[in-house]
Amino acid sequence: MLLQLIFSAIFLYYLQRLFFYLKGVYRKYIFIAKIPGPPGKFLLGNALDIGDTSFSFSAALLRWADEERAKGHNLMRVWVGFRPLIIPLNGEALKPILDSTEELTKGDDYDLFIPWLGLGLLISTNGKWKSRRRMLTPTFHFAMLDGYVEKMDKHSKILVDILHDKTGKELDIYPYVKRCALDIICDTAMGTELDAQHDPNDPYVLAVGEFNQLAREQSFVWYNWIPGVWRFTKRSDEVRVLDTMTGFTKKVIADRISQHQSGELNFDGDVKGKRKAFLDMLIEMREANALSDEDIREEVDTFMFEGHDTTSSGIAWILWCLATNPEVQQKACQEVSAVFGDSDRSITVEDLKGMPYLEKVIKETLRIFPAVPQVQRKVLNDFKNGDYIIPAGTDIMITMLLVHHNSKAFPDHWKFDPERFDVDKAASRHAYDYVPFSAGVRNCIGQRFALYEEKLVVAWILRRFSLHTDRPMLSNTCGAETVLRPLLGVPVTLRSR
Ligand code: HEM
Repeated sequence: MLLQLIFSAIFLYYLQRLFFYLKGVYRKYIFIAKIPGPPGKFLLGNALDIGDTSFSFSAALLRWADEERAKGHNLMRVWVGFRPLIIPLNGEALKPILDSTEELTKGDDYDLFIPWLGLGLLISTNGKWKSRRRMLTPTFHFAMLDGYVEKMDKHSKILVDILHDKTGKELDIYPYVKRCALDIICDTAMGTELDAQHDPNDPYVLAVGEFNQLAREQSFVWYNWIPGVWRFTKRSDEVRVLDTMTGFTKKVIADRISQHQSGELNFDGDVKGKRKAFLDMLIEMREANALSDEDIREEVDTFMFEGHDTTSSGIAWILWCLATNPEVQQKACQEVSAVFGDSDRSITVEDLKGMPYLEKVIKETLRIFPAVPQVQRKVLNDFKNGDYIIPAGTDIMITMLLVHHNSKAFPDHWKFDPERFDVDKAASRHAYDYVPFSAGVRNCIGQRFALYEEKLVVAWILRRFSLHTDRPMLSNTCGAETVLRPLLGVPVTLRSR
């Protein structure tokens, strides 16, 4: 009898939990069903149209966004199986989301990066994020950028010297740019010369490439979503790659700390001709007990990750747009020649504050092909957006790729037209119609660094080479992964100037 009572109580308890769970699901479904979006299939939602590559995913999203905007909608809903994604389609719908500081947190997809980046600036939330952001903002101050630019210049010169032997035949320039960006971030973030450009088989360089490949498989290959599959098939590779990456940064940090302690490195007034790296500032914060060794590791790895994949995708797309738009390339090249002539001198911060046409080329590239194509937020409390309620627990996918292809803000939106960024034209758009670096409190802390790096590397390439291809710009379709990937890479022929 007692046993019967216990079983009945347990049964009722679970029945009640199931009831509340289903009630929550039903409530969520009712709100989401009101949000417009492409019709889905039973159980699968829109998964079949999305396909299993980032390229089919991006193509489907772009098509649906055009259809929904044509019906006058600002917000769209897509079902990936049982998982609804809510997607703002223009600046007006995006603004309340990016400006919110209370109702939203980072989405579930960031969890993929926690084993590598820990709860560093990109992933942390609330109080931890606020204090870290305050602490790290000065590391991107103008005075620091001067030192970073010297390092960018050094590694860009190496890039153009390497490319000098590759002229006259088609090559995919993307991997070269990527290794240059990796050398730049390693030197600026950690004060360490990785020299990936001369040693592409360095274990750290290979591990970064392998991690990106694993992240792609985990996100886009559907059977990896089945609980347990990843753990049994790929987890050991992931652990090996993570060990290589974090092992490398831990060693660099430990060496640098001991150099600080022994007095070998002393940056008061830039002694010994050395420039402070990002890591040196973190070590100074450690000395003031503001950061632990693991805190430093998280932030260094966050900057290593955020600071090279993004800029290399950005530069790759700029080079592609220049090669496929020769008249734009010629104008940019004339501007660069007017600044540097035939000299081989270094590029300085002062130079980077100029070259306004090249800047517009960079902005237009980041519009058509945003290097970070999407970010994610999770709704903590029901969130009103226009006429709709986005229920608590739902993921919002902020897709720069879609927002930037809104023909109301950018007529003829697939046309490459740097003049769109003339000051008077930009002023007539909604401020959030163009958000390559996101906006609001959680915008990109490294955006000035990124724009300097992109301008500097591209200026060096234009000083030395012209870029050619017979293919049209849009033959290279884009895949929205962690960064925006060109299907064909960047296949161009370089000719020496
Ligand atoms: C073209 C290059 C870049 C683009 C397009 C870009 C874009 C973005 C975007 C869209 C975000 C918001 C992420 C989110 O909300 O989840 C972000 C955040 C961030 N970016 Fe960048 N980024 C670039 C380069 C860089 C560089 C060079 C660095 C560092 C050196 C950097 C460091 C960061 C960090 C640490 C965050 C997190 C900021 C926070 O949450 O407070 N980024 N970036």
